[in-house]
Amino acid sequence: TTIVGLVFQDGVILGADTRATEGPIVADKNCEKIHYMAPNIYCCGAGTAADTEAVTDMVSSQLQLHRYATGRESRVVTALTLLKSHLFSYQGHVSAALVLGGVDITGPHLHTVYPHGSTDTLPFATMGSGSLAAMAVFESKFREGLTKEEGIKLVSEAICSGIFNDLGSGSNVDVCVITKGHTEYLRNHQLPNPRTYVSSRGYNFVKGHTEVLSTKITPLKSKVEVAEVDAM
Ligand SMILES: C#CCCCC(=O)N[C@@H](Cc1ccccc1)C(=O)N[C@@H](CC(C)C)B(O)O
Repeated sequence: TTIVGLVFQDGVILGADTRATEGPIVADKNCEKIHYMAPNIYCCGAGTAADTEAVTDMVSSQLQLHRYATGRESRVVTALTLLKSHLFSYQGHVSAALVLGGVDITGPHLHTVYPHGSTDTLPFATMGSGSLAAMAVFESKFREGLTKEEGIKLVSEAICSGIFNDLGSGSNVDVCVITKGHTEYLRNHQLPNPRTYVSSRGYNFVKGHTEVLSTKITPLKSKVEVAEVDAM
């Protein structure tokens, strides 16, 4: 997995590849790794698929109940605290490595959460087996105050770095743009690895595709000629 996040001038942008593996096997070529937590909060997950799915679903439900109780928008720090305390209590046995991002009344927030429950607050972050490939892109190209278009482009480039350089990552690019009052989930924002098909009639090269260097045509033997040869 390659999952990333960055803070840009209007909020937070998250990104993820779409490959799920089982050892050397690609178990899912187009899975979703950016999870809904709240209308203004999303979370990317790397590690054991079942664990990332279960822990984000659980905290998403807890945030919904908390919104009913308070009548207020969820805060990113609330999601962060619920996630880290759960993971810490399981001493790293829940293999969920997360990039949590969102915008609330206190502004934009981006965090990483590790399986053991430690967390970091950062302007840009990467996690998963492709995180080093992605971080190379951020360390060389990130700057504060990126526009939405620049941010989406940089997130896509970082995810593509993982897709093309890490075998644990592949297929497509999912992106999620979170701003104050508006969230855009761009499922399959980029499809850089389309499946190509050989037509059912086999290869069909266009005329002239292969240069003819020389031609040798030997005429068919006439019946008389064949009779003479047989008589020899
Ligand atoms: C679908 C399906 C089966 C998924 C199995 C499954 O969790 N694969 C894991 C790798 C792994 C981990 C622990 C045990 C075995 C295999 C995986 O692909 N993780 C990616 C993220 C998740 C959310 C898709 B990524 O971190 O590479």
